[in-house]
Amino acid sequence: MTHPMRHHGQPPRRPNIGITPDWSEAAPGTSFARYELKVSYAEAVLRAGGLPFVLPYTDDPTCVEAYLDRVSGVLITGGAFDIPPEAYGETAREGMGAMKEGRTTFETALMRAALKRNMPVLGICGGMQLLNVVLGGTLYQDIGREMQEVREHEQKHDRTQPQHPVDVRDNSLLAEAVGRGQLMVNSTHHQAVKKLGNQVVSSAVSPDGVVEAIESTAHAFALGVQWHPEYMLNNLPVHAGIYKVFIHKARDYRR
Ligand SMILES: N[C@@H](CCC(=O)NCCCC(=O)O)C(=O)O
Repeated sequence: MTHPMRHHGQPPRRPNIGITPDWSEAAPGTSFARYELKVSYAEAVLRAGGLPFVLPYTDDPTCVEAYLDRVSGVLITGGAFDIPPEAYGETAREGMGAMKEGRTTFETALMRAALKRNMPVLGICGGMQLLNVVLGGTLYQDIGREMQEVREHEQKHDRTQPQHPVDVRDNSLLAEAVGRGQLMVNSTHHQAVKKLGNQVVSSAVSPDGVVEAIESTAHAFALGVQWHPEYMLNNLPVHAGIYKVFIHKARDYRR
């Protein structure tokens, strides 16, 4: 249920937010591939004051631009897949997972075009990893094999509950959104940021050294978080701040 905005007089304008869906191939015996979007993403945008629009994939650059002419922010969602390592100059090593190359191709084009417009971009989980790659960074293809003494980052318990703390960097966009200090987050990933992209800074790190949030210093709002704040809005409402700042920046983008 979308909570009505509490306001006096005219409610704040809801900026249009483009959201990338996941994609699933046709189930055996059927002919129909599917787009899928977890309700949590759309609900988080609505509760933060935005207007969510799902963006079907396209390989036509004019359609990507037409999408961006109609939104004021882009939410790149996560999913159970990995970015092709060739996108960051590597070849697949043991531990690399399944890929969804059509999705990554579309999300890469959309993100690049949005960043070129300095439009607000929020990347969630795999979307954060894509933001780092698009900005010239790399990934650990499997943190269990490639990082020392890394903890469990694919939690087995309910994803609406946290898994581990992160330390939020002072004077960061993330600190503006959720406050300074330590934050408990959920965790559903086996990859992580390795080399930060160009003009990208880490804005949160877990105790075992995994980069848990990044932001671009070259854009008005380009933030990525490795966790899923939208899953925890009811249990840990502090996470709503991430979507609220995103929507605020999107509202400012198209004044
Ligand atoms: N390549 C990434 C994918 C991380 C991610 O987006 N996980 C989400 C899991 C499914 C979901 O809840 O949407 C990795 O590091 O695993």
